[in-house]
Amino acid sequence: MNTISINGLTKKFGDFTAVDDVSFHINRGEIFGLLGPNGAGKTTTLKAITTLGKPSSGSITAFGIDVVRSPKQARKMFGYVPQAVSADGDLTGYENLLIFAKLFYVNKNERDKRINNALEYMGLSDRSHDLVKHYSGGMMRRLEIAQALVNRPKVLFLDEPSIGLDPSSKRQVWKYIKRLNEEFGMTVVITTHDMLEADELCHRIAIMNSGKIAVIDTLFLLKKSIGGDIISLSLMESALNVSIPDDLGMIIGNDDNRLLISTDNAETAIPKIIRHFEGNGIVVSSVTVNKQTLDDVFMKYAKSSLQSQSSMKDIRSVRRSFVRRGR
Ligand SMILES: Nc1ncnc2c1ncn2[C@@H]1O[C@H](COP(=O)(O)OP(=O)(O)OP(=O)(O)O)[C@@H](O)[C@H]1O
Repeated sequence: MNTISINGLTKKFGDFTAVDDVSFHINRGEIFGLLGPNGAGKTTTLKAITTLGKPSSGSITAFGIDVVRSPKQARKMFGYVPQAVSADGDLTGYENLLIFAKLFYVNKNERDKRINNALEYMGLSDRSHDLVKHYSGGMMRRLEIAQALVNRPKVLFLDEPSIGLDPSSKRQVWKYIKRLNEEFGMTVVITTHDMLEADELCHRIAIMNSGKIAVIDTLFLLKKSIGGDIISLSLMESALNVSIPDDLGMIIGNDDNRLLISTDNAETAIPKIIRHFEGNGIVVSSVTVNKQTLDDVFMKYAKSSLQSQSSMKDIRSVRRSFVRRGR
């Protein structure tokens, strides 16, 4: 079932069209990723959906509510974690959440319970009365997610959830995001430049480019769309005249005793292919696999140098965090 439907969304800044007639939907209970190079229109799209930016045209509905016409009602269902650090370093974790609880008009009698639940859920209870400027980057990110949870949102939006974090803090943040989705069935929408993050978290992704959606699908089908996995086999005899059943894949090259097979899923195909050759008295001496990655998908659809953009953004984000934390 659709949680959010976006139809013909367009956002112009003066003469410039940042988001150009975009239509897609987000399913209930999925983790949906918006990917794309810098300036593709991801944040602008996210801001329009979360009522933080008014569309120039188009419609957005969430659980049947018109987001553009009834932003207050829509906001009650959403939690939003922005890209830049938003927590106040000179307040404690608890105090930061209290501000959010007040902003979201959480009933006075409910506030303490909701704040403590959110802090506990994000693994921050034991540091809740420490000043946030003493938190690590990963803790700060988890606090910001906790802030968004005070609202008990149906949909959680995260703009680049793990940017600037070290690999182990990233994995921790991912673990909490997955738990929210799996334990509460919370719908999660993220924007990211991190292909590993998208691969790890997302059920479906949309790749944006120049304000348009270049492609949208499940990770599995997107990887399949660019050609699937390639299995390379070395045989103990000539590979020139061998064949395999169609359901195991397609032979795309043979060279003396080396065979190249294209298949949807190498992990499940390899044992069957080996059994097939063994059954025909052909010995397989080695197997290597070249799996299609989300990077390959991104490069095909976004046609952009991901590496350089992502490192530039990391530098910007770390600099922002330092300024914000006053170190
Ligand atoms: N308030 C604004 N005024 C003018 N132009 C804007 C404004 N906000 C965004 N833009 C432009 O709209 C385009 C899309 O920006 P947006 O931030 O949505 O891209 P993005 O895909 O989120 O990029 P990034 O990955 O760098 O965050 C960019 O060219 C940006 O410069």
